[in-house]
Amino acid sequence: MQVTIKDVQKSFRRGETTVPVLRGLSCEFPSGTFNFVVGPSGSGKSSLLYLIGALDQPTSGQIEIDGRKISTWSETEANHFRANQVGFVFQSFNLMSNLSALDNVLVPFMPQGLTSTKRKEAEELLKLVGMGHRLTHKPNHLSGGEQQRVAIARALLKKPQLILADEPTGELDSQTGREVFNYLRLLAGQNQSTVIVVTHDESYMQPDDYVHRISDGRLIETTQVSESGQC
Ligand SMILES: Nc1ncnc2c1ncn2[C@@H]1O[C@H](COP(=O)(O)OP(=O)(O)OP(=O)(O)O)[C@@H](O)[C@H]1O
Repeated sequence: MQVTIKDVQKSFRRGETTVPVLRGLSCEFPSGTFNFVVGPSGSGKSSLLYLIGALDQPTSGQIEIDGRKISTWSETEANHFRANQVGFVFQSFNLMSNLSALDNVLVPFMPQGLTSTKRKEAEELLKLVGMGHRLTHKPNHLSGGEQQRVAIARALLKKPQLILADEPTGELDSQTGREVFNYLRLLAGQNQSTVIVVTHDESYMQPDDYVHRISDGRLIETTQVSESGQC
């Protein structure tokens, strides 16, 4: 899934004033690539992710998914996109405390009724992220890294063509963070998903990843990580 951002502006109202956050940002996320969005705090990274996920709308400019403008979608199309094509992985894992790890992964599929195939797939995904021995544990009996792995499995069960991750390792130590990224890459690779990660930590980057630097709501540069790990 290809994501194209064209001259996007986004402002928020704060009391009487309008605060510009994205100021004419243009950017390209090619299909099947692993992308990082980096930049100073407050530069608009999370706001950009919300717009790409059709969770919010730009003040002006266009966001295109596979060449189709989000702004022209009906509410039904936007809902379908969010529910079936995007996997959201955010810093707060948003797990339901009264449900087991397995049921948390299955939550997005509960409205349409669970099939035994889906249950099996959810189990397989949890095994793949090293959580096969924790299927029946509730979130408060899991570590932060384990909870994030459940959140990744939940996001990936629908085999999303697009994965949006906002500081997915923000609350994890570096070793656990590395494992979380390994699983994210493994699962994204299986579906050839386009991945867009907002992070402050550049140590998770690998050769061929794209790095988009934004500052003051604009794209400063896009680079590709070289074999030696340099941007
Ligand atoms: N819903 C909102 N209403 C008002 N202001 C908002 C809203 N969402 C974001 N902002 C403001 O927009 C600016 C950019 O926020 P954003 O979270 O996109 O930045 P960021 O680059 O992700 O920052 P950080 O790295 O600290 O998470 C901030 O000043 C924030 O307060």
